[in-house]
Amino acid sequence: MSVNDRPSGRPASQPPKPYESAFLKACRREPVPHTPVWFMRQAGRSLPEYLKVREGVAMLDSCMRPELVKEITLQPVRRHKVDAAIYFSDIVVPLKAIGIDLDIKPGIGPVVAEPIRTRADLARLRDLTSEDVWYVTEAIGMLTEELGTTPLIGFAGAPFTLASYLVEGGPSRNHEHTKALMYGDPQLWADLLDRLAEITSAFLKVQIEAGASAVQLFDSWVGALAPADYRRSVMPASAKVFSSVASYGVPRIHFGVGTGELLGLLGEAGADVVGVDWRVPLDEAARRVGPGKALQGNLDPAVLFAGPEAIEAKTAEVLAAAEGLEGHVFNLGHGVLPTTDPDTLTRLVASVHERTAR
Ligand SMILES: O=C(O)CCc1c2[nH]c(c1CC(=O)O)Cc1[nH]c(c(CC(=O)O)c1CCC(=O)O)Cc1[nH]c(c(CC(=O)O)c1CCC(=O)O)Cc1[nH]c(c(CCC(=O)O)c1CC(=O)O)C2
Repeated sequence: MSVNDRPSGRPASQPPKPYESAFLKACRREPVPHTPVWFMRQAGRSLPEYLKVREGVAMLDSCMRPELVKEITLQPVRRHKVDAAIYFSDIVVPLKAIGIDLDIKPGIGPVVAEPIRTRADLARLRDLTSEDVWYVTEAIGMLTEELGTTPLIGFAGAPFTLASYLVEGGPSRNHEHTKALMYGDPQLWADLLDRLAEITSAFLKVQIEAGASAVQLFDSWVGALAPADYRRSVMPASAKVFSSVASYGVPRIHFGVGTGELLGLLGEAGADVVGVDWRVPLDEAARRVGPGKALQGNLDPAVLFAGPEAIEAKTAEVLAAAEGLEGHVFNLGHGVLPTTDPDTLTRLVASVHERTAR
C-alpha cells in the first residue's frame, strides 16, 4: 500500500484530541486562553535527561527506535510544560530511509558519502513508502496516546535545504555547488527539487496519518537566496509539498533562517503559519506576510544567555510586537542552542503564559 492510499482513521480506542489546544487555536487564528509556546530543538542536547538516554546511541540510530523517540519527544513537554511536542527526528531521516548513504557526525552535522550532482545521481532518490519509516508510525502512535490533548508537530526539511545537504555533501556556508546547479542547469535542478518534494510530501503524510496534528517545513538555508530566485527555482517545489497535505486540514508551518526578504513568499507557498527568525520584529513580519496567516517566533536563542532581566525584557518586546497579530505561536527565532540552561526555558514558558493569560 502506498502512502497516498493509506486510510487516515485512528484505532478504535481514540486518544483525547488536541483540537481545542491553545497551539492549534493560535495556528487557526482563533482566540486563545494564553499565547502558546514551543521551541525548535526543545528536545536534545540542552537537556541532561536527553544526554543520558542518548549515551552510546548514534543520532540516526536513535531516530529509528520508537521507544527512545517517544521518551526524547516527551522530555521537554514534561520539564518545560510547552504547549506542543515536536517529533524527535532530523531533517535527513527520510533520505537515509530511502537508502542514501549519509551519517550525522557529532560536531559537524549531516554528511553525505556521495553527493548528488548529475542527472544519473537523481535515480538514487527513489520514492519513500510508509514501510521505509515504520518506526515513525509506531512512535507517533505511542506518542499521541501519551500526549493526550497536547499536540504533536511533525516536520520535514524543505526541498531546497535537503538539496543543499545532498549537493554539497554536508553543511555549507556559501552553498556554492547547490547554487551552481540551480543557476547552471535549471532543468536538472527543477527535477531534483521535484523529486525531493515527492519524498518530503510522503514523509509528512506518514506523520499526519499516524497522528501528528500540525507540520513544520524547515527551509533552514533558503535565506541564502534572493526573492526572484526563490520564486523561480524553489517555491514550486515547496508549494507542491504544502498542497499535497492540504486536504488533511492540519496547520502547516513554514520556517527558514535569514528569510526577512522572503517572508511574503514563504506564506504564499502555502503555509498557514509563517515562522520568523529574530531579525524582523513580528509586527513588521505581519506586514510582509499579509493577512490570513498566523506567525511563529521570534526570540533570539542567544538572548537566553543574557540573564533573567534581559530575557524578560526581550520576551516583553516580542509579545508587544505580536499584540495585534491574527494568531501568534511563541518560539525562538531558531533552535535552542545546545549549551542553553534548561531552567531558562522552563521560566520562559511560564513567563509567556503569565504575561498573555486572558
Ligand atoms: O549546521 C549544520 O548544517 C548541521 C546542523 C544539524 C542538522 N542535524 C543535526 C545537526 C548537527 C547539530 O545540530 O550539531 C543533528 C541533530 N539533529 C537533532 C539533534 C538533537 C539536538 O539538536 O540536540 C542533533 C544533534 C545530534 C546529537 O545529539 O549529537 C534533532 C533535530 N533536528 C531538527 C529538529 C527539529 C527542530 O528543530 O525542532 C530536531 C528535533 C528536535 C526536537 O525534537 O526538539 C531539524 C534540523 N536538523 C538540521 C537542520 C538544518 C539546519 C540547522 O540545524 O540549523 C534542521 C532544521 C533547523 O534546525 O533549522 C540539520
